[in-house]
Amino acid sequence: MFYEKYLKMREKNNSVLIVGLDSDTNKFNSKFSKDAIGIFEFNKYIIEQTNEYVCGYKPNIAFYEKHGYKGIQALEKTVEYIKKYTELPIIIDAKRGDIGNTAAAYAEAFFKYLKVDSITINPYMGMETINPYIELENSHVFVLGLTSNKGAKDFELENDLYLKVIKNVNEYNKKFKDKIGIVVGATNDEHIEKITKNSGNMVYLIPGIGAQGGSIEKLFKGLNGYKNIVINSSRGIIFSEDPKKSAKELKENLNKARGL
Ligand SMILES: O=c1ccn([C@@H]2O[C@H](COP(=O)(O)O)[C@@H](O)[C@H]2O)c(=O)[nH]1
Repeated sequence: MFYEKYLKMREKNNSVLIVGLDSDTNKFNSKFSKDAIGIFEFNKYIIEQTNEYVCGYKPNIAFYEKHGYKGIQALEKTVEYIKKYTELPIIIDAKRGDIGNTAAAYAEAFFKYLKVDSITINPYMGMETINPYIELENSHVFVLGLTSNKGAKDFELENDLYLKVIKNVNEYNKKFKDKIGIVVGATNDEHIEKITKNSGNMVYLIPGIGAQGGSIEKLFKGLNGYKNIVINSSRGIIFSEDPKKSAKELKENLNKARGL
């Protein structure tokens, strides 16, 4: 179960950092081939360098699907590797969202075949599209709440739509016992305090720190002591000169902000 695994690894590694395996071959240096084989070798290197500083990994499926079936094989091998050598939870950033039977097929792909711990989903088509995921055993989803991109203002912020989503999802989470979390963009820090008042104890998956310019200080001001968080950084770590040093530094900066 994602929630238990997350709590365990947050404690064990004393970290709320999650590294995004957005393994874009265009950004690889000459040590790694720009194909599916290179993706797995790159991920292995990043996992070896960073696993003691994180509470999980988040591969974004786009960077694997882009390479066709071989890319998916690289994702499978990455998932196997993380599971074999660590106890860290794996969230696939897939942003799925569809009617019941289609959602059920996606759910099987991620939780029965790939056997990951959580995936991201898009709630635009309504609450019933969430059911096929959370009805499965050992499943968990992060529902897009208030995203980190500029476009969040187009629909999500309009009439506080994001809050409506978060309130509904929180009711579901109570019924489905911690199988749901929400995505909350660090770049939208001015709305975070309001979110904490409507989200129960759901885990927040927080992207937007690092490459997207979100501020750790403003984020934690908004969080105002809220503890169930995982903070993602992808490009800022995996494509830095020294991923181990970057992960360690970010973990320590986040811990300072957590008051540890
Ligand atoms: O609101 C959202 C939801 C998801 N993402 C994803 O998170 C990472 C961010 O990568 P960085 O390199 O740290 O910017 C990426 O996979 C996005 O698709 C997001 O940024 N915002």
